[in-house]
Amino acid sequence: MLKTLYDKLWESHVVRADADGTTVLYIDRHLVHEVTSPQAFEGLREAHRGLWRTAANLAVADHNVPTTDRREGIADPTSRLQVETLDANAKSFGLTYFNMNDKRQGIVHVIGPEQGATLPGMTVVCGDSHTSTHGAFGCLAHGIGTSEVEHVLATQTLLAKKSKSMLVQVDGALPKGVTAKDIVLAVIGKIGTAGGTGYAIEFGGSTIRSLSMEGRMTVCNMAIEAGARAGMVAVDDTTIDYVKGRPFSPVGPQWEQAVAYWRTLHTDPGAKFDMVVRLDASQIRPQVTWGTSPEMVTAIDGRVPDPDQEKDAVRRDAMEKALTYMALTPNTPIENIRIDKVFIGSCTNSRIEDLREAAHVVRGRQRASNVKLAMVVPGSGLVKEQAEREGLDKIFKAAGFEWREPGCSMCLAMNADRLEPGERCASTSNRNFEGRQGQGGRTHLVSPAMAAAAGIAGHFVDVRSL
Ligand SMILES: CC(C)[C@H](C(=O)O)[C@@H](O)C(=O)O
Ligand code: SF4
Repeated sequence: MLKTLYDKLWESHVVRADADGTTVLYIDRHLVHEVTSPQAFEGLREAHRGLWRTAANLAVADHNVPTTDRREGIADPTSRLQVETLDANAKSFGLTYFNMNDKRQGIVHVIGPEQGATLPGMTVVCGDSHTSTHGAFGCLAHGIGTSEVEHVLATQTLLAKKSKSMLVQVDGALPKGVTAKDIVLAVIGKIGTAGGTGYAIEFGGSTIRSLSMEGRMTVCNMAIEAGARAGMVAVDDTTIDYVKGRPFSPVGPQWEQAVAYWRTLHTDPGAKFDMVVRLDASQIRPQVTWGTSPEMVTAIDGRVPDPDQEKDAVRRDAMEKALTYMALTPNTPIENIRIDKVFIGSCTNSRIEDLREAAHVVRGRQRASNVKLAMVVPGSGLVKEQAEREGLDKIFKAAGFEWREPGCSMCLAMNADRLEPGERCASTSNRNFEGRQGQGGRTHLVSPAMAAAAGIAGHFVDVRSL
């Protein structure tokens, strides 16, 4: 029988399946962060249970860590408690842990792949919705809740039901200045934030094949914003080249064996999906969200939509509400929207390629005077180090951009980095709902190049014209 990549990943991890489809799935890798793990460890302690397979876990503090000088520790008591609790749990349960001052620390979805802890063919889970990122490696990867975190810690398995399968096929050459972020925003603009509900999405087609691993991770990262639980990309040479030589990657004869298996991790030609969506890459332009959901998106040469033109009453109400919150007037050209802050970072866009793209735009230019703060937050200590080796930090600083320590930062404002009420931000993150980057803050999701360009111009600008 012809199989999709999703079928192959699923079937190879079934421990037991009941008639109603409820399945016990084996989990190969469990990533842990400070926000969703405390009650899980507490539950284990109360039940006097240990970890089923300690080496399958990798923990890191990312959401609550400061992005400024860490020598003083964490000032905010809530954040400090969260991180100290993970410090203590990692120690008492014996997990591999990158603490706040470890050079390998960073956003969980950046460090997993970077360390080779995420490998093709794995099931990867984490108490975090953006675990879909890891599907870029030909993995079955998705977020789980805190009670499931406890279940995985204790049993190395998860109760799950198989989703339907969707192929998002993107073909053609990407125009200059158009990136993986624009692809995924365009996909969400097309199918909506509920378009992927109930599906596991495989991204395929010549455009996806030509993306780097960084680009593929950006696309899979936002599969969850399209409503899908998981996103994935088939394994090819790009995947294998990326994982080779990473600290957790296999070596010697095991590497050869692994590669031979990984090469089978693609959808068989002719296998059927429950749904197929096609996009022509040559038609995608740099994207900017204008509303409070990632599907409220248009191209840089577009305008803020007019709710009066919307026939569907529910959609019209949502648009009106979003435009009020965003303080935007219908029909305003996107290029006329002025911004107060720039955030380049998050598990969507904080990898080396993202920083290179942003640095390329700001090189030799200056932050606009109306932009109060433009911050660059590398996804990990190792990304930061690499960027510094390439002199990217100097380019950013010379342009008036701040160069910070790694973490989630202003993606969700659990640390000190946030928008003040009414501030408007060009952000490379993945969520733009009300208050996401700080109470009353207004978020526009864009690619790293577009965020950098907005920081220079003071308003959104077509990066293709620079
Ligand atoms: C804190 C965590 C549970 C959350 C998630 O699951 O996605 C966060 O990472 C986010 O992006 O909102
Ligand atoms: S960077 Fe943002 S989206 Fe990613 S895990 Fe952190 S808070 Fe969630």
